[in-house]
Amino acid sequence: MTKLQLSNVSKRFQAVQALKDVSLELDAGQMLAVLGPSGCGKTTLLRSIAGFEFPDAGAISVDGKVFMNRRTWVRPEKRRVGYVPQNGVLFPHLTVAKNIAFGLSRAERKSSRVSDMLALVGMDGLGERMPHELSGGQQQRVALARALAPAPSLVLLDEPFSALDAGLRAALREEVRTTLKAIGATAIMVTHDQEEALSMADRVAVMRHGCCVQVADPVSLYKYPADLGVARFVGEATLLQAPVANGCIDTLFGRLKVASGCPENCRRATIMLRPEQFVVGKPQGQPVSGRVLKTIYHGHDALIYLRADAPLGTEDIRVRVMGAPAFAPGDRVGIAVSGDVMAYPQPSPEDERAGRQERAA
Ligand SMILES: Nc1ncnc2c1ncn2[C@@H]1O[C@H](COP(=O)(O)OP(=O)(O)OP(=O)(O)O)[C@@H](O)[C@H]1O
Repeated sequence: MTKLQLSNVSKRFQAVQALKDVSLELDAGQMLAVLGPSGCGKTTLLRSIAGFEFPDAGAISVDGKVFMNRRTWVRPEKRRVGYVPQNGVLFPHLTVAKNIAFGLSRAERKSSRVSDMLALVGMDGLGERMPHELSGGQQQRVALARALAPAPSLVLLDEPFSALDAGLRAALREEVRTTLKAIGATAIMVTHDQEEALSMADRVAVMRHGCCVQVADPVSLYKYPADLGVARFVGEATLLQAPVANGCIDTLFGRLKVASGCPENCRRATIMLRPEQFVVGKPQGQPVSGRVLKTIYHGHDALIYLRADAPLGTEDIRVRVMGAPAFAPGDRVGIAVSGDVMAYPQPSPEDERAGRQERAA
């Protein structure tokens, strides 16, 4: 069932077009991550859904109930939307329990709701603490509990983990995801961290200059980005220039098939390869040979930077391998490619000029 529907929502602040014709749909119980660079309109989108911003145009409805359109405007407090602003922000003069009880009716305060919420976010017994007596992660959990306490129909989280260190961030991500799934909440989370978006969400919306440029499940978004900007934003990408003919490109790696949906024929195309698509081994018998420039170890995997001996019409190649890299800088290796590749027509100089003018506007 469609939970949230946005149609052509636009919002301008003086000269800045913060949202431009944003359309989105989200099913009940799903989590949508809104991903994009700073200033692309993520918070404005969330605030528009919560009712803290008044869009200039478009329509927003939840569970089929119109929140806003040309004729209707539902006040924020009537929307039953739980909002966790950036960095949580608790009321500093209230205990944890009173923070959580803040938006509840008198009857709800007398019920077990507050202690249920404390248990839900793993903070049993800490209701009488003051916010300054909590760690950053605990404060975020209380902010989440406060947003969930009135049983909202939709939960909005604005960069909920941005103030936390890497370890706590990873742990809390998992806890929040589990908590939201446990109560079947529909949620939207703003982030500018692609790993966070891909690992937590059922669907990801990528925004750029106020526009929603792609909405997809994490796997499709990573494998089949709508354009080169999205490709580079959601992960490492190696690019080559090559013509596409009959759905294939001929490269030093051999004949590669372009993914479905890409142009079958295109004289000037940019080909995008993910680090997982390269296979590195001994130089013998491989279509392309090269030299290891450097390796970056991430614990669970590693990135190897390679330079091919023959010019490939590309920058240095980045290859992802599981665990520690078996190669060191200076080693000679063979490089092959597996799987379909994405091909994007290169914009003509006129297209690029038009794009620049549109962004400036
Ligand atoms: N109240 C406001 N008045 C004027 N301009 C605003 C206002 N709120 C947002 N903007 C502008 O609208 C654009 C989108 O802002 P928004 O906060 O939605 O971006 P964001 O993607 O959430 O950024 P960040 O990741 O840095 O939080 C920015 O250019 C911002 O400066």
